[in-house]
Amino acid sequence: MTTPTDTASPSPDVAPARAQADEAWAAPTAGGALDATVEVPGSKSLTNRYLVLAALADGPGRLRGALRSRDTELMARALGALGTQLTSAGADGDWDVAPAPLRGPATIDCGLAGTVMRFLPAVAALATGPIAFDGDDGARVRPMAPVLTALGALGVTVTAAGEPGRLPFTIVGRGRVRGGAVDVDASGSSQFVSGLLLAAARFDQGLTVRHVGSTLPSLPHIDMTVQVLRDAGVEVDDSRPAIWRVAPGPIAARDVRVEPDLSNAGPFLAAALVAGGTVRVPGWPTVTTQPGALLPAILERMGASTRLDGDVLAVTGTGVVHGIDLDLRAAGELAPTIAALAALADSPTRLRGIAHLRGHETDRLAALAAEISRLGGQVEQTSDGLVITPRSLRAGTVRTYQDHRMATAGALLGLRVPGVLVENVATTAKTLPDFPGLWHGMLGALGRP
Ligand SMILES: O=C(O)C1=C[C@@H](OP(=O)(O)O)[C@@H](O)[C@H](O)C1
Ligand SMILES: C=C(OP(=O)(O)O)C(=O)O
Repeated sequence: MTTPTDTASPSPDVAPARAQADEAWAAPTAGGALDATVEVPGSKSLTNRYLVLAALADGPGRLRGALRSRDTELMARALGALGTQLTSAGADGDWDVAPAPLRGPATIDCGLAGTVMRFLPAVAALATGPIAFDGDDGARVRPMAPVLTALGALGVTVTAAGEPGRLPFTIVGRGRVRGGAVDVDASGSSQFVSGLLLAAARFDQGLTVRHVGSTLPSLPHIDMTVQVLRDAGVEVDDSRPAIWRVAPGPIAARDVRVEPDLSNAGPFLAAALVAGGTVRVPGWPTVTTQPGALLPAILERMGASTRLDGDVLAVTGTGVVHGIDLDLRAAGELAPTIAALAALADSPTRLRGIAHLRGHETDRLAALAAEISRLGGQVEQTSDGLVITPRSLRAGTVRTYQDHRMATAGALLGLRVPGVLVENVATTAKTLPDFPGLWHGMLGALGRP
């Protein structure tokens, strides 16, 4: 069956998941060692890159096994509002994408999705007409200025509708962007670089982006951008550190299969350390740019043994978790999972290199410190991370701040600590369509309310 993506009216898929006190989810404790296989849906980061490239491509393309979650539905809806035709096909999350001339006027709801708010301004600049961007309340405080300043320097008209350098704003597209070269401070988010590179092949002169900030987070995500561009026939030179050159030229239409989301696999794999036993994730790629590829090595340092059998990653734990001293600069989106594990460990943990998490879905350093402390843990915020000293934890409600990874971190704590409630677990729909179902499925008969 093929159904057109409805771009006209908001659907429950893209509405923010609202917190209500009576909705708190009772995180199940694990009543024994796990023995589970968890099918993790497609990667958010790859799905949203492939969608953007498909909309800018030289013909119709297909995404197979795409993630269908709030962030990716928002991306699809936004591209649809700009004129791209998206149809969903089959039961496997496939999307057929037919590019069309990009045009405004249009309104783009970014929700809380960094990939939508940072990847689409450069695409909007290639459209004709005014494109108004806005998002959730929480999105209005996420950093945007480096992308908007860079576009301004390239001659694109950006009009602030609120505080400059934040959502909401309007891009007045002229149907083309000159391109050339631009400096960007991406110390707040790698997405500032990715968002410029993804559209750059369609700029008249292509684009050279030079990162000028003190630190560069999430380099694997920039490598992912470079890789998907190259896979689509775009010439990218990344031979100099922190400089990327995208040559002007066509973006090839493709039929691609999306890898499972390895970062979303994190809480499930980590559950094996907390509860003991084995959790397997099929579809684990041997070669990938996803930062979640770092998980097996990290989990081993924290006490797991891991094994890749074909494409099935198996993580086995004993229930004993060790603390770790870890620079997570390359993979900040793993931090909530690692922090939850750390709170259950037998020795202290120091997480470094993740100051930019203060601009994620919420200030994740503050949120993790507050919520682990609320359960009786000891967490100190540092200038670029957290120091977590394990303490005996008690029942309580984990607040989630509209942050999907705070909710999955709460679930992980609840595996060990009886009486943990997770506020607004529905917020996990940002990147996982049915987190509670998958979690209960993993536990099976071992899950105790
Ligand atoms: O490009 C991407 O798909 C992402 C880049 C990273 O952003 P930051 O560099 O802001 O951490 C990551 O945390 C986010 O979940 C997804
Ligand atoms: C930081 C994240 O998301 P976003 O793409 O909205 O930045 C995340 O998923 O951890």
